[in-house]
Amino acid sequence: MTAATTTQALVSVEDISLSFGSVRALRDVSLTLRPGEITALVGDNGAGKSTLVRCLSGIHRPDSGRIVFDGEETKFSSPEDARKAGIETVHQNLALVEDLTVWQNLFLNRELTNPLGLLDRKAMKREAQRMVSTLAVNVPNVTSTVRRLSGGQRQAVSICRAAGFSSKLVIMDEPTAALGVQETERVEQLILKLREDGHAVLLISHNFAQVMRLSDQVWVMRSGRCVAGRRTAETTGEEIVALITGAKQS
Ligand SMILES: Nc1ncnc2c1ncn2[C@@H]1O[C@H](COP(=O)(O)OP(=O)(O)OP(=O)(O)O)[C@@H](O)[C@H]1O
Repeated sequence: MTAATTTQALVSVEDISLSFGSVRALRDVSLTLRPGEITALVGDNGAGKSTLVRCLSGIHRPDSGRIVFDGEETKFSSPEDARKAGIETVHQNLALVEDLTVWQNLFLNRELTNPLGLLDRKAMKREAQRMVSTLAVNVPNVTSTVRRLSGGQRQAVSICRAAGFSSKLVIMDEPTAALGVQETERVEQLILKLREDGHAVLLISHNFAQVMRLSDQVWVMRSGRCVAGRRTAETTGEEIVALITGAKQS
């Protein structure tokens, strides 16, 4: 089981296991993620993908094994800890506040204050504009409320939020599942931009064409195990499907 290159890993998951009562959601899972690469995580429903992501993002602690992030073993006890270390997650159910503006959402829970301790709205708006321009995000104005944005624009804001604030790993759980063709294309461009900017991206997707189009490596999960890893250029959609179902052993 390999998906090797010479670039040093940003994340090494080493033999982690996690059970919920009698359900063994993760069994001795090991994999690596590299900076400047898009890694796809694939597997059938219930294979353990979300549980693994929740371990990376500080929601769950594995029962055994360890996760090394940026050279240090993680001891996250909350998503806030993971975020501080540089791990951001873009959730499937777009975690934005509808009634707030784009800039308020970008700075939610990390508001900038001036030397007097007051909210520095000007600085936040300016910085939000910079973040949006850097990623070439297609939103009309950072002062628009999120309620007025399309699904694709909302996802773009979520990605922008995750890419900012010096994050090193951006985890995306089905980022285009709810989007139309054109919006999907735009969001895929953003994901490629994250790679270009040196982020490690972990992409959970049931869309094999998307996985083959975007990823540099693919890890396959089945029944709580990570059963195979492949460089995307050296595999096919058919092989990945066979590994997912178990028709092919790694
Ligand atoms: N909090 C929990 N409590 C109990 N069981 C859980 C919990 N979270 C996940 N599980 C179980 O762990 C297993 C792995 O689930 P997980 O959600 O990680 O799979 P998945 O690969 O993300 O699936 P999907 O593609 O459907 O999202 C499943 O059997 C699931 O029912």
